[in-house]
Amino acid sequence: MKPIQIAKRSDIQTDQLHEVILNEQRILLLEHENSIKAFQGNCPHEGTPLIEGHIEKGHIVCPMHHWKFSCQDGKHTRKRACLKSYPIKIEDGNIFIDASLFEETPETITNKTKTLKDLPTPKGDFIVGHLHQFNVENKHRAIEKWSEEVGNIFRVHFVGKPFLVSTNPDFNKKVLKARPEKFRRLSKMTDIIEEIGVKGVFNAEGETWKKHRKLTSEALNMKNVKGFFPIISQTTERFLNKLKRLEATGDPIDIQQEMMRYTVDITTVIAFGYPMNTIDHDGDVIQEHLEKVFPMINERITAPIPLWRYLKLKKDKELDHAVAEIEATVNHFINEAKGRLENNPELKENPTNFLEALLVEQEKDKNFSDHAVYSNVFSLLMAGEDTTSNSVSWALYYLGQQPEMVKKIREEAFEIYGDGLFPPNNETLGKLKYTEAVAMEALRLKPVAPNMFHQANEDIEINGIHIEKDTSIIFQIQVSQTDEKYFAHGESFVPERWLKEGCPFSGPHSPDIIKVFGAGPRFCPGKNLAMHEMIMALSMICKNFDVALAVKPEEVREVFAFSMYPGNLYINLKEHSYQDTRSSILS
Ligand code: HEM
Ligand code: FES
Repeated sequence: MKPIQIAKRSDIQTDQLHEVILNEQRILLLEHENSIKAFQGNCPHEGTPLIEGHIEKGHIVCPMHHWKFSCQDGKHTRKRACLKSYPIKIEDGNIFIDASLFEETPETITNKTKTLKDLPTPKGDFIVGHLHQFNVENKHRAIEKWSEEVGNIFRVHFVGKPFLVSTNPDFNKKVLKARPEKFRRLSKMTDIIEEIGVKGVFNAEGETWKKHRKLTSEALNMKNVKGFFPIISQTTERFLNKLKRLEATGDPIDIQQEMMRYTVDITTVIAFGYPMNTIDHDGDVIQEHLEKVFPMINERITAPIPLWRYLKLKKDKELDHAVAEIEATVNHFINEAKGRLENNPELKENPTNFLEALLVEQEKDKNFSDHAVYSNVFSLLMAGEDTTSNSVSWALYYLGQQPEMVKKIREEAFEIYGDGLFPPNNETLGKLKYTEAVAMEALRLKPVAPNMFHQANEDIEINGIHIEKDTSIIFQIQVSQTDEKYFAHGESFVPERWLKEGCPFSGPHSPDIIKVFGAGPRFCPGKNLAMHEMIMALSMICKNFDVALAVKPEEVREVFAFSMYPGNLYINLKEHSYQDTRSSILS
């Protein structure tokens, strides 16, 4: 244990916050009633860094929302404080803090720069390194295990190829925010996606990415997402009818598959203006092709040798076939949309879907190829489908074990939109705070994109680690999102922690740690849409049905296939009588 000096006592004035930066971390010092305290953290409410708080009656008050840390009884207080408090000691007029309390070791705090080679490494095989432990379906949990063994920033190698691995939220945030200049997505990953014929917003870099990103973000901005409500509503109604039909069979429901149909139907309307209606059609639907893509990308990312380039196995041929089918479908819609724009030039002023917007852009910018149009539509379909459906499925995994939570969602639905079968408009969606809290809690515990793959564009130092150009980086976000240090009872599903009132915990709550949608300039542009879909689906399902797991909880497993889904999740639905809810609310 090594104390490090952080300030001179004379620098601190009574009842004023004094800021010191230590190893790029902000520490706030406060002298109050003759004792000095050191704090660190973000506002628990919005994750706003606490920089300009002031003191009011002995409490630190957040400038944004007047949050009174450590106050237990004021009107705006909650029981918990998000700030970590550090013991300090004062000697000879200098203030010292215990270095071991920081995530980094005392060595890094004292600014000794490390290189990749200096980082600890978990036990591995001399030749293959850590590859055999990096099981295709369990990559995120392998990282968790290594992290428990050697700490939150370390190195591994896969048959000689080194990777820097981090579960450290501060490090991860800095990498995410330093894109696109300092870091890019891992080139091996972007090449693998390009190899299947796609170069769109997710795997483009530099200027090309900027152009694609602008179009994608505009297509998915809040104003447009609100405009998508009729699409979401019609799809929700068809989905409800489908669930009723499935319920009537009495068979357990493969809810992850059904949710995928829901999100595909919504995303295809947004992407190219046509409802694929996979909800009502079985058989050779686009969803079956889409779902072949992610698992194969996942497999290929860490394959030591690109075997598929020399010898196509059955699974490689299936992938080629799936991609060809998706391409044919998307190209069909591209041709249709081109025809529409030609016949109705006024559409060019107000394109009605993402594809039309891309084609309008193409007319303005001759460098914007047909291939770029196709790639971006493909990327949107891929990015918008699995992620959202898996997140809702995970929420249902928890709800299927907690009937009282289903009841709470139903009661909230009743209160906010009465007899309706599902939320009738955007405003209503915004009021379903408990349902939103359930969605957030599922995203926290089961982030469907738990691993992110990056690469340094240039030599750079982060948190005392010198990262050389081209260093490959993997980080895992599930470890910190479930860590007791950031979330009280971090492993438990407690939606109430997201509500202003009713949180049972007095421990930490740090929303800023949540990176399920990424962060920085490449932050998921589909977040608003995803949240709308999640709240809509969860509210509709719980309003109309009782939900119960049809398998034991431990039989449901996390399967990482680029996105992480609940394997073997089956649920039973039982249609709920409205009369029951009404009388239970009235009683
Ligand atoms: C719960 C659902 C979703 C989750 C958890 C999720 C998560 C993510 C994550 C982690 C990234 C990488 C972010 C980064 O690198 O910082 C991402 C990127 C992206 N997402 Fe989402 N996503 C979801 C839904 C959607 C939807 C519905 C759409 C669109 C229909 C979408 C479109 C995209 C696109 C286009 C990118 C690439 C952005 C870029 O590289 O600039 N996502 N998403
Ligand atoms: S930003 Fe301080 S309480 Fe919300």
